[in-house]
Amino acid sequence: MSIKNQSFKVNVNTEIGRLRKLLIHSPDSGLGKVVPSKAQDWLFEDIVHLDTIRKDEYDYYIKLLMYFLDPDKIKGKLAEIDSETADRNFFKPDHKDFHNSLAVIEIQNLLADILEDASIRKKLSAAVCAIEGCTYKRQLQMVETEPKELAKIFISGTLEDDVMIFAPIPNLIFTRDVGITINNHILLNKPAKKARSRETLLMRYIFFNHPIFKEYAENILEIPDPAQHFLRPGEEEEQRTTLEGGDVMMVSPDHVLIGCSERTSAYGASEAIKLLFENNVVNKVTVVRIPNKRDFMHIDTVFTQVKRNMWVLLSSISKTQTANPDEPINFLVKQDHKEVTEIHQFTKHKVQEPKIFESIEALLDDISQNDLKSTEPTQFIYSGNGNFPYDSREQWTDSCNLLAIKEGVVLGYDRNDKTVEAFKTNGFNVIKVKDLINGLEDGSINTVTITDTLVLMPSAELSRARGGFHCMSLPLLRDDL
Ligand SMILES: NC(=O)NCCC[C@H](N)C(=O)O
Repeated sequence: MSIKNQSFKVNVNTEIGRLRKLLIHSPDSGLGKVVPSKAQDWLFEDIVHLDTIRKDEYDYYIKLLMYFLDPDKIKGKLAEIDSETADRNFFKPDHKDFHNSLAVIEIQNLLADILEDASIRKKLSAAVCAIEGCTYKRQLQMVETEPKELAKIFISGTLEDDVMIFAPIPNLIFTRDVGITINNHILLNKPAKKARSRETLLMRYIFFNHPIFKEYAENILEIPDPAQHFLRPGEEEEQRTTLEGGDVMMVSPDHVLIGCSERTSAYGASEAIKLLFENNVVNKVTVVRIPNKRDFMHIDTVFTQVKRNMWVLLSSISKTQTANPDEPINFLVKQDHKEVTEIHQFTKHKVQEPKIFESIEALLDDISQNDLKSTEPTQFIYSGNGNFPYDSREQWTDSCNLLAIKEGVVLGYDRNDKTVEAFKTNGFNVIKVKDLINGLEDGSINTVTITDTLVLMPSAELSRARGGFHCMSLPLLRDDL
């Protein structure tokens, strides 16, 4: 079964409203092809063990999403889904027993659906072959390939007989980065890294051609290169117009945050602001410039939202945490502006007078209190409980990159011990995903009543790919808060 003639609602207006639909991509065989010499070019920090990342890690994510977003597919069937005879078929996008959920939506299957149209197969084969430098003969073979198989080839770079014809796109598991839902619009990314450009191409075809997005064709926003782009000197990242989804956060119905980071340039942020204002998508955009380094990559690697009055963040991006002013070194070495956090808030009718926030906490507090009308004081949970060196160690393994499945129920990696302690100190329950799933199956835990919970997800392999569950989700529909 494929998702062909459906159309549905797309709307996300906060980071924490109950999640109803999202795009995901399960680890495909391309992840098992990352080699050490290419790992860094392909933006992985290490090679991963495919079987473990699937069976012992990502499958739990799918099961948990299913209980919350599409329970009929899983409740009462867990033993059967997990049985040896089922052979994980529920989790394999190309298998007839695949879950095929319309709430937990697999990108590979959307791609297979659009490839049934011969003209799309032709255009996309030509485009992929152009960016990957394939031969013309290979291009003609692709056009003749069966759609499900072709979707796998486009993603994994591998033919049916396990022969590689181009590089995989292992980062497609981080669906957040390819596009972002902002109210009822979808903003497509413009990736900074070459390793992610095929993802963008495939997603552009899906958003513009798949029937589920048919009613939103006018609401899909693409960032153009301004005319000056072609005249700017050099090819440095800063001079380019780039934007990746991990740098965009829909924090309240009228307010979007955009990070300026290793991946999103100031030009990218500026073009995105113009698009959002011109199309009346929101009236307020805040640009958060974070230090430009690999560890930080996107703003969602240094902070995410947990509840309307609670955020998890890395203390070193806070201006209030600057070095001791009595230190002689402060007079001897001046901080590069690229190394500090800067916050400018633009409103539609006053772009020329941005409001400045002195610290990330001041901005997040303003969102909690003024945008989201929290009646409780704003709470901050710091990575590694704010203590060196655990703060940076745990940020590196995505302690700040949490996905809220509903307000106050967040998914994070099980390896960030000090951050987990900080959640407990702030009154949160902490539960391993296996225990939560068993509780949801036997009815002792309920998705409606569960509150203030950090769900610990197994992470030994996933964390080597350099992203957490916020990165591994592209929400399409959330309830209003
Ligand atoms: N939003 C995110 O921070 N996504 C994580 C992306 C990780 C991926 N390996 C990358 O470097 O692009």
